[in-house]
Amino acid sequence: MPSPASVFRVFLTRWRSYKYRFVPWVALNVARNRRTLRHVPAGCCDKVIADAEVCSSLVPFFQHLFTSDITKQKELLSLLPSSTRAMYPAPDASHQQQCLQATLSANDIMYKSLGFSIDRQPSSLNAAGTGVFVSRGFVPKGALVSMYPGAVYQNYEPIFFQSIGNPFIFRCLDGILIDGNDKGISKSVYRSCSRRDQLGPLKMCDCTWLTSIPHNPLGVGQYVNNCSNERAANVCYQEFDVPDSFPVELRQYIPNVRYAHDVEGPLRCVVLVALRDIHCGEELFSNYFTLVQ
Ligand SMILES: C[S@@+](CC[C@H](N)C(=O)[O-])C[C@H]1O[C@@H](n2cnc3c(N)ncnc32)[C@H](O)[C@@H]1O
Repeated sequence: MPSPASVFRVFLTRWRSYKYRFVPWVALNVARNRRTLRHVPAGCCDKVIADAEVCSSLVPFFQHLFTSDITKQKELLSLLPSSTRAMYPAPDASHQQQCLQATLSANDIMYKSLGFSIDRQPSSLNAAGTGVFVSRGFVPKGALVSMYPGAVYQNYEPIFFQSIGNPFIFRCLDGILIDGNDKGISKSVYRSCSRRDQLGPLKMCDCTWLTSIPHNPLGVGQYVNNCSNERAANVCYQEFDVPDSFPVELRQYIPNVRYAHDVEGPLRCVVLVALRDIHCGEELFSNYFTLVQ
């Protein structure tokens, strides 16, 4: 019969090994969803697709968003090197072209560019609030399907007040936290950090995920619900550090900002990747439980 002290030690070791994605939810529900636990070997980077693939999905899609908004990007374009300007149509394109662009919503552009679009709708699960659905097209296995927006905190930065009653705090495998709450103090913090980092017309992140019509429609990953024993995960989270080479004019579509301005190194993002083909009308389910062994 093991002693209470050894039982406690085992419990403590296992608890510390949880790289819990959403703290309050995991604490309450881990026992009920034991079969859905995701096991990751210690030190493993837990990536389903390579960072280069993430970039090669994001960059052309963001270029489409940028091109469709080219008349509003005139001032920014004028500051860019001529080699970058040459990649986009002139802002004074014909009236006909501008009218065509104005009628396409960001979701239409997503559908044209990626072959699917996603939307927030009431979840198909009882009492699970809002969820994210494939609203048009088809998501092939391995495709980048969404992004987890929010302010990025290093594990030593203060997040106590933002975290009270907040189910949107995502924990990366290395302890970095992303606050994807679009309300209250979290919203104010995000807006204030984004204004701090803006250089004239050059925006370093997207703020519109805080509204009901995001400019980058991928930025709704914080609303993806957890899988269960009955509903298997069809997407998974993956950390992505934005490389220095990422085009500066496209940073305005990244739905993440650093909480502290003086943190060195690349900006942390989290993307959601399809684990299987996902069809139109299906709800996205991720796995909030990751056990690092
Ligand atoms: C990151 S949020 C997801 C968005 C949430 N559905 C909403 O409408 O705000 C996490 C919260 O969603 C709810 N949730 C997520 N998965 C669920 C599930 N499988 N069943 C019931 N509620 C769920 C829980 O309230 C959890 O704290």
